[in-house]
Amino acid sequence: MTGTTPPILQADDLVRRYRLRQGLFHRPTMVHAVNGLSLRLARGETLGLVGESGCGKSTTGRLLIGLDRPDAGTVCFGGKALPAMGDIRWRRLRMRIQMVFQDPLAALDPRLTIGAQIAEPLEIHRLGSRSEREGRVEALLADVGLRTDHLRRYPHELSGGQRQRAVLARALATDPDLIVCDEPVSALDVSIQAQVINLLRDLQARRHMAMIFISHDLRVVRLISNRIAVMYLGAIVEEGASEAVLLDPLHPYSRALVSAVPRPGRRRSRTILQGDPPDPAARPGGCAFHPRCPVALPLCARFAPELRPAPDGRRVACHLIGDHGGELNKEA
Ligand SMILES: Nc1ncnc2c1ncn2[C@@H]1O[C@H](COP(=O)(O)OP(=O)(O)OP(=O)(O)O)[C@@H](O)[C@H]1O
Repeated sequence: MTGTTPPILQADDLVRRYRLRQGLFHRPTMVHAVNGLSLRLARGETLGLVGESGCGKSTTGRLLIGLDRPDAGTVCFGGKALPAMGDIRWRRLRMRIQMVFQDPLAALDPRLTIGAQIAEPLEIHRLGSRSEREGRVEALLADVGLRTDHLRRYPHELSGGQRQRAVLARALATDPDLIVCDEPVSALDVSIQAQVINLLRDLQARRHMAMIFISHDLRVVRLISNRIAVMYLGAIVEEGASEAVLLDPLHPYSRALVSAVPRPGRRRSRTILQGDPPDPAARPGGCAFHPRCPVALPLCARFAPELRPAPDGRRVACHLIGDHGGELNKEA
């Protein structure tokens, strides 16, 4: 991201907690789904959001587009605070921000044809005349690699990959500036995943959209992201250019995640994380990762590290990574 261009999306110190009641006779507990998260996204940039299940990726996605409200912190889109959902200004903004979810079948209406569903956002926002809308729907269909005869089909008549292409066409109908994709290919066959990722990358570049790409799969995120943010228990622990984060991760958690990805022809020792998987309802004090960290120091249990500048323009939240390139003990 260039320093001078204002970000299309900016989030500062986002916090989202949920009250969770686990039984009639239990006190409700607080789930800290997002805990002090800040990020910037430039126009035309793709940021991959990765981390284990439950670390707050989807909650972050919903906060960033206004589908959920933070308990604290702010989200600005195009330099202006994101209005509350239901507000007339939010409805207008929805033209410029779209979200694509994991399950295309759930996202599509089983009673409407694919053509009617792609045309829907154009009708809601009254874009173009009837014939212009028809032309636009056909162009969108071609953009996502579907045929004209798909227009008259119903969602159940399409394969999983074709349905996700139809969802994408609908999301692109209003020419959004930002698209948030939450595990968009996780439900698809591996062979289809690569096709849909290539399509997304191509569309994103041609339309110069900004994109947040949420996934637990680093191999998929790598194919599409300019930058990667690694989340642990509701916060970003490392963020930087994709290649830097994936080839030389600095945070001990990123190192463990990256080491778990099998790489053909490359021998790399795998870091096995100790301790229990993270529980957002029982967040440890100090650095949230310290109970599982192979290089934790006594201070890590007492003080939470801030996300600070690190080598290669990265930001890392670890006491062992210094401001001026101090590095983690690689022997660990
Ligand atoms: N509406 C909700 N009510 C209560 N708890 C919630 C709600 N939404 C999310 N959570 C909790 O917040 C935490 C973060 O959830 P979130 O879905 O954002 O994580 P995630 O990283 O996207 O996980 P996954 O990859 O499994 O989807 C989890 O513990 C989840 O159970």
